[in-house]
Amino acid sequence: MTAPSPKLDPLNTAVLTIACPDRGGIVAAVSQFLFSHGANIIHSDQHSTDPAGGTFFMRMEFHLEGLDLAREPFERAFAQVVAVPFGMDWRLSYTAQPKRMAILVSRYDHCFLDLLWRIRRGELNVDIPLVLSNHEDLRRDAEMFGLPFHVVPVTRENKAEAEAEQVRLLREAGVEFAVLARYMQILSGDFLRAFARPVINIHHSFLPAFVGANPYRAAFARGVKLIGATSHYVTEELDAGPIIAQDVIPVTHRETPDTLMRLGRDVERQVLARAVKAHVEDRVLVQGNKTVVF
Ligand SMILES: Nc1nc2c(c(=O)[nH]1)N[C@@H](CN(C=O)c1ccc(C(=O)N[C@@H](CCC(=O)O)C(=O)O)cc1)CN2
Repeated sequence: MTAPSPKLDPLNTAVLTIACPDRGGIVAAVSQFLFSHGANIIHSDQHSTDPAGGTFFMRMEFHLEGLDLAREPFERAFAQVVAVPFGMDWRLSYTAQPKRMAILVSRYDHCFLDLLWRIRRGELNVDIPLVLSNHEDLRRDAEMFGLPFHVVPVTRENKAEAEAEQVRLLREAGVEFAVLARYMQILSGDFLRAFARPVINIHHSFLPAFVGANPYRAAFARGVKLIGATSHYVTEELDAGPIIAQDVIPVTHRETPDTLMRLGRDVERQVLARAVKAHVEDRVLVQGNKTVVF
């Protein structure tokens, strides 16, 4: 009669993500290394863009209970034994450390409140050190959830100074990534380079259709039979970053731009939440302007 395995804490896991030139033996080398150090693998996903010489992507989640090394020596050993020989770009994240996520908002509340509700329900393993906005409208909502709310007004004239203040607040708070929850200002390249961390946006159309600020009006004018939403990483080029999640819903000739906006709100919320969850769980790997989402 074997003793039952000790109850494993679902929060005591780590996620290893890897990208490297494809070749034989990668999965064997990684799993052998983890096994040899007492790690109990619970999820493993991999994708090769071209087994004949493309890029190999992998995501492995494992329990830490049986690990024979502390984190730093474990990571050093992995680098020496596996990562360097295989030329890996890799990252280890620990489920017990919630990612620090900032939310940027303007006046729309649906994506913002949806994220806060999901965090309250325990669906997203994040901490929110601050909310940034260019308007006062959502202050009470943020404070109802006990979140610091900073307003930095943005105009064409003060954009550089405003963005510098935004970056200062984000860096000071140790933010690891930011989410634009219908934040309606275009982030400059200077902002993105200074913040130098992932920014996730929700665009209210099924990209690449209808980029820009008013996609529902453009969709109405085009007479579309589907509207959608796209969540993507933000790049300097507007609405052109690597896509993380998308979805669509059917519409008919009876809709108006306003009813399209109302119908669109539900799909925007769901797509953004799906994208944020994938990012938080280290399921998204980026290659160029595309993603692999495990
Ligand atoms: N560098 C980027 N910044 C932003 C992106 C992006 O992809 N790259 N996405 C936008 C969100 N967005 C569409 O989804 C969007 C928001 C705002 C505008 C726009 O033209 N804004 C005007 C000001 C409008 C206002 O003051 O109400 C502007 O910035 O001049 C276009 C698209 C978020 N940022």
